[in-house]
Amino acid sequence: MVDKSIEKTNFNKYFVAFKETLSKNDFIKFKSLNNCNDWVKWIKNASLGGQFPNKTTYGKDRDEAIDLKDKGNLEFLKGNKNEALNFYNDSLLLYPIDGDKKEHSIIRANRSAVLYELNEYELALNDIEKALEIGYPTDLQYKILDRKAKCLLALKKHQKAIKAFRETITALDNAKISLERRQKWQKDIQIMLAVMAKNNVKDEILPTKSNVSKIKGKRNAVYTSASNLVDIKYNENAGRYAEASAEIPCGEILLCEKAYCAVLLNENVKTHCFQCFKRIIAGEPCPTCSCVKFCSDKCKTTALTSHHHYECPVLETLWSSGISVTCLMSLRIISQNSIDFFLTIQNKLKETDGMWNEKEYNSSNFLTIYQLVRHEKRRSVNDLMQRAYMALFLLSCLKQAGYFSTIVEEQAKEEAEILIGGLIMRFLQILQFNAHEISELEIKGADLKEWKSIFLGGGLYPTLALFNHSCEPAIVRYFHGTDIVARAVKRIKAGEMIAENYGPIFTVKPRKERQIQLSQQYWFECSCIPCTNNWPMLDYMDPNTLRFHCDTINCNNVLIVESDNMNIQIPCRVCRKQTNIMKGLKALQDSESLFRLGESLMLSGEIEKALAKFLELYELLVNNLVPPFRDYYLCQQRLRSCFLALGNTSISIEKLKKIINN
Ligand SMILES: C[S@@+](CC[C@H](N)C(=O)[O-])C[C@H]1O[C@@H](n2cnc3c(N)ncnc32)[C@H](O)[C@@H]1O
Repeated sequence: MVDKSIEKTNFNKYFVAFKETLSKNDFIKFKSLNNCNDWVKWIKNASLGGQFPNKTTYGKDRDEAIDLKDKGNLEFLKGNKNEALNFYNDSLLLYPIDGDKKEHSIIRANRSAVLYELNEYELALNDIEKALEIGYPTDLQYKILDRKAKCLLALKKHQKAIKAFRETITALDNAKISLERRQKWQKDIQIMLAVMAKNNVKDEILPTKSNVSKIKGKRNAVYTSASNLVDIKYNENAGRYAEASAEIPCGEILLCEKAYCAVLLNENVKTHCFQCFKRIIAGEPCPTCSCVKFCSDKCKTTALTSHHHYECPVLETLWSSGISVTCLMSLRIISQNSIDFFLTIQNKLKETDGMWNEKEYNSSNFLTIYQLVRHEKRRSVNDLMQRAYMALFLLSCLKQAGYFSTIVEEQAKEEAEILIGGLIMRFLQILQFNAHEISELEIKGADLKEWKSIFLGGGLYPTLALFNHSCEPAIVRYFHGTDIVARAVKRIKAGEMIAENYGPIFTVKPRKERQIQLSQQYWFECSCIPCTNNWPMLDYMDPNTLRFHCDTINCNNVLIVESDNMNIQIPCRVCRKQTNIMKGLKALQDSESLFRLGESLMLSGEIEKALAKFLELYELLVNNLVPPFRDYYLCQQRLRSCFLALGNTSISIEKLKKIINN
């Protein structure tokens, strides 16, 4: 879960300065209020509307773009393909779309050349089409049409390639090259076409392997992002939480959910799509700002028609204020909906405040996320004031971006601003407890210790936000873009809580630290089994003891056996019967080799096969021994790495295989 609170941001200094202007009476007045709209209204008046730093978002710069293109050309000539690509990418980001089309098309065409060299044929084709669309010079078109044909050939789209070769022959008529060169080029293409005709080449459909995780069985009838193995329950102490409706095997996919909103961290905007978080090789720039790019036209259009047209003019103001991703998410929840939408639902919001209606549950519905837990009654005056002040800042950004521009009448505008300010303040509370980190597995090479999960941005997942924590979590989260997948990392008994992982887990953090973190960040006292029984951390688990089940039915005692023990019959101190551990010992003989096999499969990029081995190992361990024990958690760690490798990764598994095989 995301853990950066407002207090830790640079923005806090403005709040501290504002607080110093307040009298004791002001605090008393603020405390006497009891809803977000009133708190924001009060702060707005007390701060005289709020004076916040305001930066102009970086726009386009033609000269700089041309300079970058030239640098790209130099690198390309030197054979530095990746460097050239970076320059062309930056150049396109900076180039004004209303600038000289010819120059623009040349940057696209040059990028297509480097993409072709990097075997990124689809991306190269996209740049070629765009270069042609925006007016690539007629006398040069033969070059990119020829490249287009070669890309299509590489993609085994032979019929289209033939068409593109023919177009190249025609385009050569306009080429400003010597007659001799033109004729030679045309002849080469004719030969190529003749060979293709002779061999009767047919289009091939290259396999596109979809590795997107899906729920296998039925879905929960209400919480449709979850499997029907998941029940959502409620109790006074723990609030809503997830529970297993039947026994869940380790590895089961329990939830696949779209983010209600997802915000990319600004440090990742150069490398990832601002909308879907996919890694970008050659992005589509925002037409207005030079801050963000997208993996495709589809993502660009979605972002622009949804939220980015409001965020684009104020991105620099937002980023330079240093506010956390949860603050940006509060803004996004507003900016991705129109002011008219909020004006229409405002009465419904008032009527349903605090009411959790399962019948109306819908993870893409604003009314659902509006009801997520926020512990407002337990908040201090300082906390509420800080959030109201932050809401005012975010509100000022929306105003600056023209969010309220459709409202003409002053009084109506004022009321709409307070409505939105109040909602932002509410989400600043909600996201403190409910936001998730969206991550990617950074694969650096063939050393598993170097595989790390890195933070790309924050997301809100309405159903997963209903899961409570245990320091021995039952699930692992991974992502396809911004879609989340939660998968069982242990066998979960029917009726057992399906525990989330809020960060501190018992294998790596001592109980005291976990309890402090959970109570400060999530405001509950953890009473999970590892906390209650003070389970040892992984490093303190004795590798020389085995924890066997007592065989007697209904005796839940654990038999602790030293690894050098010579007895096969182990007496139970509780039921006084003997358990023969021979069968268990025999079964466990294979565990070491299964672990090694799983690791070597992982390192050769065979993730699904590795996962199958670790699941086999998990079953073997859990059928014979009782956690907590070291091998069980080492196996879970590898299961986690396999799950993560099935989601967002810094390099594709195909690339990993190539790195390893070279
Ligand atoms: C993401 S929400 C989980 C769903 C929440 N229980 C609800 O009713 O919406 C996080 C909040 O759930 C509660 N919570 C989570 N884990 C808990 C646990 N193990 N015991 C008690 N409360 C817990 C805390 O109030 C925490 O702030």
